[in-house]
Amino acid sequence: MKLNVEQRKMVELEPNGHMLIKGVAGSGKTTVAIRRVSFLQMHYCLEEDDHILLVTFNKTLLNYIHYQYSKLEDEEKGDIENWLSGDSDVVIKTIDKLMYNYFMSYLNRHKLKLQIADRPATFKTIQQAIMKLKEEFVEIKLLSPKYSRFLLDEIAWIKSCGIPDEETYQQIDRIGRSTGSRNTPQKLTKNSKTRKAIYQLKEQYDLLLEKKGLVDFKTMNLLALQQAQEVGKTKYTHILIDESQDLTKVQLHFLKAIHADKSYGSITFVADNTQSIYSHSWLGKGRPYTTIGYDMSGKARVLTKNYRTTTEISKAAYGLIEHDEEIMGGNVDFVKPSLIDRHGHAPIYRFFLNNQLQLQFFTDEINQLRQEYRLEDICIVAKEKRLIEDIAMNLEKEGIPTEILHQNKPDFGKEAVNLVTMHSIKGLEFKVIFLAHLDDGVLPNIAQVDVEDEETVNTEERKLLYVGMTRSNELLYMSSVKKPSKFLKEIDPNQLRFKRDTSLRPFQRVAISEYRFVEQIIDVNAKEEMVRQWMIQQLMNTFHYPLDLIEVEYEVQQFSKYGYVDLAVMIHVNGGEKLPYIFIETKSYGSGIIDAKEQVKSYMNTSNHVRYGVATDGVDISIIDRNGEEVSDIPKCQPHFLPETKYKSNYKDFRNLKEYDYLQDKDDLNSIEVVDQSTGLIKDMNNAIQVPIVGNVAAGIPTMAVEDYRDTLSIPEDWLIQARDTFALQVTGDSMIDEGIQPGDLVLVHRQQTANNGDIVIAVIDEEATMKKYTPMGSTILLLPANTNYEPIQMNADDVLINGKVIGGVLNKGDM
Ligand SMILES: Nc1ncnc2c1ncn2[C@@H]1O[C@H](COP(=O)(O)OP(=O)(O)OP(=O)(O)O)[C@@H](O)[C@H]1O
Repeated sequence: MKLNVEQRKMVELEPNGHMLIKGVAGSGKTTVAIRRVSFLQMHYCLEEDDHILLVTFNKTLLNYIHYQYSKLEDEEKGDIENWLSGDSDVVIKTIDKLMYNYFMSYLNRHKLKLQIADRPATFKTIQQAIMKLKEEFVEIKLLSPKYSRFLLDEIAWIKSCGIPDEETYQQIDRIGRSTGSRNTPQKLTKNSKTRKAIYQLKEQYDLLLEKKGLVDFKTMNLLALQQAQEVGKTKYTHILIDESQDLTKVQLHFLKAIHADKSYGSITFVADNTQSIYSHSWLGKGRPYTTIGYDMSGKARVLTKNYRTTTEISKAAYGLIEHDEEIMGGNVDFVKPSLIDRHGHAPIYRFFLNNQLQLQFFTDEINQLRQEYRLEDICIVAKEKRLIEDIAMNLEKEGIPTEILHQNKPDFGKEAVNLVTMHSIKGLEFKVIFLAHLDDGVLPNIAQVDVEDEETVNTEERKLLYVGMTRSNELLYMSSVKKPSKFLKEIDPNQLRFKRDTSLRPFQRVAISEYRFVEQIIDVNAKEEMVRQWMIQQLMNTFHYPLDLIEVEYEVQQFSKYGYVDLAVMIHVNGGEKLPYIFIETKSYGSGIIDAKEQVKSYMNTSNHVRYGVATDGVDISIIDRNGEEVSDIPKCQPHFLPETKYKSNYKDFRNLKEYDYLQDKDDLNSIEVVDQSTGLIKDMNNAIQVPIVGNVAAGIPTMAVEDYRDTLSIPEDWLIQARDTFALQVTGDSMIDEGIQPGDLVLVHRQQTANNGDIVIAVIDEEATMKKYTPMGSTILLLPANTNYEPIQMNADDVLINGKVIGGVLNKGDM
């Protein structure tokens, strides 16, 4: 893989304090960071104590980096191999692991024995703390065990931001807690008794934990920071922070504290705020770098090309971002993506009425995909762990091996379908991604709304879906069960497909005001009408059938009974007769298609013309051909399905013996299209000549100057010898029918007095013109008809006047 110019520049930039690499998903930020580690190691580790640190946010990503680079070609590996194996001055760690080590040193230094509290212990302790403070803050309703989750989260936030005292907490802008919506207990107004109560609760809770020999995770972070600030153990000359938008303020300060301040040292932030999915993150919320002590003016570099996903997937994913007010409102540093010209299948969206159907879909689809992809190229992603565990269990039952990518050493290379949560897939990529359970209630998760402001939850969860979508290299499936996530509505349905290898878009409700054929529909409010109207819209917009070719309640006769097909697509056969081509049976949404399939088959049997049958309930679809075989798509409308708007004749060029289709628009006979019959190529008509139609063959061509003829024939210039001397005559007799020249045809005649053997000529005998083949025989001339009913005419050469040579003819003009 060759880095692009921008990427290479970033890799090889002379280190100069701090810098920011920002870019869209898949633009190579992590790739650049890894290569930059090698560059810095080679050129800017000058002293014994120079070390480089590459920090990642989660462990899956860390292991993924190892896996990706184990796959590199030998010459690409270079020294990356060395530092990945831990055998150098480069340390590559997750932020948690790194801080945990400092926390342990802190405990040693202070001879303390503290353990990290698990979730049940934190809940129990917060409830005890609430009880202790309740009397002091009777009027604060928030101080109740039922808001434990909310309170714990607020305390965690206070610690994540490193807020040192109550006074600071009273003053601080609380992003994400501004509106106090639906289930949020109340607004956390500045300088309020509520904030006072919360802060005191935090102190009480920490005290109680300490008494139990415990600290929570965020206190562990604070102690690690303290250790880093107080004891200058190992310092890193260069620090590169991947996904830095997800780090808390305390984590960022910690990294600052372990950064060695050397003239050739550097700290590189790698970030994409559109992928900020943690509510306690600091920079991801749009806060400036100056809040952590870095001025980024002139220090930011941007990567805009998404190398990972196809244009089709990228476009659908950006649709989500465009609905994010926080990002679009300019509060968040957003990089506008540019698309690379790599195309593939549009994302597929499926809706399922129950979980079982979704599981069945995964099994069927993966079994199909197995023919093209290795199982390890496929990854199923869902918001929650329990959901991926359920899917994994089911796939195993169906004989498909799975690997849940846990934080602990996931095995990326195993011949198995990967499963991972949405948060953990950050930074990873797979050829095929299934985003499962994009359900209302799961994404966004309503339960979370009581700890966060609703808009904050929305924006975070929308980004989560964005992150998930941008993980796919080639194929992206999205599915929901029972009720779709509201975010799916933000994706333009034209960017999605109903299933693989089809142009059909997923079901969408059509507004009743846009219903078609209302005068023929008995009940516009009937449930099944929704599906029929969606199908009509699809036939018109996606498959390009004009409304004229669509019929509802198409009557068919089955023995003595009549049946009515919900939808029939008609086509004009050979431009003429209108016959049914596709029959469609629509059922009410989600009601199943078994009956509809049978029905459509039996209707198809009533007509020899129908080629395709479709049965759909908007959730499932079956498309069959005449033989009852399933096909993947509805055929698109073809030009020859439409009524004929042109007269079609044959043009025979007698000089070159070539034949052409000669098409005249019925409304404008001089609007001509000419197609070479041997090559199928359309002839350029830019230099067409208007040849006058001067009369009929019996009259011959006038010897006088010809002017102002009303009717003309458009003829390409290169078919003529000389435009000035060319005329068209209508054929009157049938003496040349064996040459394909019929009465009524038009022949093109070049005015000349001589002819060669075999030429078809207009010869004048006794002032009457006739069209024959010219054959000179000594002093006589034989004029040969091309019709066995007529005798050749033998004349003295002197008695025959050649009027002109037939150079071509517009033949079989039919009903002109
Ligand atoms: N110049 C390039 N040419 C071809 N492929 C590239 C190039 N740069 C990066 N890629 C590929 O694009 C994909 C995304 O790269 P990478 O994971 O580094 O992006 P990222 O910006 O860190 O993405 P994200 O923020 O979404 O995790 C990888 O498969 C990588 O190999």
